[in-house]
Amino acid sequence: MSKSIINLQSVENQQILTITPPNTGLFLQGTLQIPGDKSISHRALMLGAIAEGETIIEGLLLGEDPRSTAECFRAMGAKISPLNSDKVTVQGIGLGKLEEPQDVLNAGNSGTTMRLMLGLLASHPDRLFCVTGDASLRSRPMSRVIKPLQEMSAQIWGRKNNTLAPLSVKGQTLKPIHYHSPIASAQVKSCILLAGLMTEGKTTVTEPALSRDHSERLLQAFGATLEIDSKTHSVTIIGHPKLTGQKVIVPGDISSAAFWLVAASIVPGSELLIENVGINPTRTGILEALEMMDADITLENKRIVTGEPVADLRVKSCQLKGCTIAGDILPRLIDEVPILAVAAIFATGKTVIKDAAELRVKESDRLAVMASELTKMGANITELSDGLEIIGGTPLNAADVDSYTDHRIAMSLAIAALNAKGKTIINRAEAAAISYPEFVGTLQQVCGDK
Ligand SMILES: O=C(O)C1=C[C@@H](OP(=O)(O)O)[C@@H](O)[C@H](O)C1
Ligand SMILES: C=C(OP(=O)(O)O)C(=O)O
Repeated sequence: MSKSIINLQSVENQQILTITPPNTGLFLQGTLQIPGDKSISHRALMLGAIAEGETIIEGLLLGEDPRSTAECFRAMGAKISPLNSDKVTVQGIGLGKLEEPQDVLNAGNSGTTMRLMLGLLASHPDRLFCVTGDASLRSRPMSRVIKPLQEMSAQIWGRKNNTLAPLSVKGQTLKPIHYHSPIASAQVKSCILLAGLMTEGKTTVTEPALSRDHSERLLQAFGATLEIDSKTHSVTIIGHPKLTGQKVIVPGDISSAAFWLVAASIVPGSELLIENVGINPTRTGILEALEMMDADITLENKRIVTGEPVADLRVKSCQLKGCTIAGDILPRLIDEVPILAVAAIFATGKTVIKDAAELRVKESDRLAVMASELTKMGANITELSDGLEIIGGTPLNAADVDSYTDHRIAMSLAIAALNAKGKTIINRAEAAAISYPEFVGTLQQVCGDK
């Protein structure tokens, strides 16, 4: 009887994922679907909640993070159908009509939920909101959104001198600003644009480089008027639009596809077809980086689905080569840095990832954690103050590693384990469900281990 390659074991509230590639070698093959885009899922739920009429969302990500968003907006009066099928309906309550919740709003592990929601809460006069999250989220910086909101006259209090959740927000009538953000962050940009919805006049955000533009696309689809200056990376929203419920079809998340793009590239003899992947240019840094590394990826069946470009991605294994990833590409592949580090281990030569200090304030310090866990597996990886340096070509050995409760770390380590000798143990693998509940099932499918 052949031994299984992938095993998932529950111990108390934690899951331990073990991966043991067979001595005879392993290859990945097949056609697969990936879950809905997390960023678009959050935004569709939020805009659906504050629009008038019904919003129908197809392909919604049924991960833990969008569940946190849905729970928060239900607590403020929106009627959202159960998140148990990928078609979800939202009965909007109308702009400015979020109700004061009876209890603390819990954003769970989701930075996007907390930061975007703050823009809406701060601009709802005469209500008090308390917002918290899990231990990871309570350690992530909130001043990046609190400061601009305070410039708009928002009243927000938080721990550590108004920088950390739990937060209290006393909703106010806000005044419009032009905010020059020091970081290229879609969460900062979107928070301010959402605050601008309820603010008389023009609210503008300028960012140093372009971050993902899903908010801009969906706000316009729901009826808001935006002025976009792509030369200066500035977006202006005009206050008090009429937002109307829409049908939103959410494409597959390229950040989830990234695990398979790298897995099939580095495991010899592999070929995968990943269907229905969102290829919004503000998200395709991963494709550009893998192209620089000589990956064999083709885009098939390109199309537009509710205002977002989509394609099927075919990827075949090949020898990758090292490269430098730095500058304006970073915001366009920010969540893919952990899996790119795995790709670099199997590339020839040196890969340098720079300008990625933001990784230190994600669900974990992703630079420190990837360096420590991949070092345990024998990788030649050095942590830089704002990135990673990886010398490829060192064979990996199995090790006992930890996700640090970070979904992207759990999944990146699982892909590294496919090319490691022996049995890799990934602790706290349940984190994957934040953005990719079906990850282990799909891993078994493409490895022929089901
Ligand atoms: O706006 C969004 O949906 C997101 C923006 C990014 O964060 P930053 O805005 O902090 O860069 C990204 O890391 C996160 O996974 C989702
Ligand atoms: C950083 C992430 O998400 P968030 O900021 O919403 O927690 C992520 O999904 O990698």
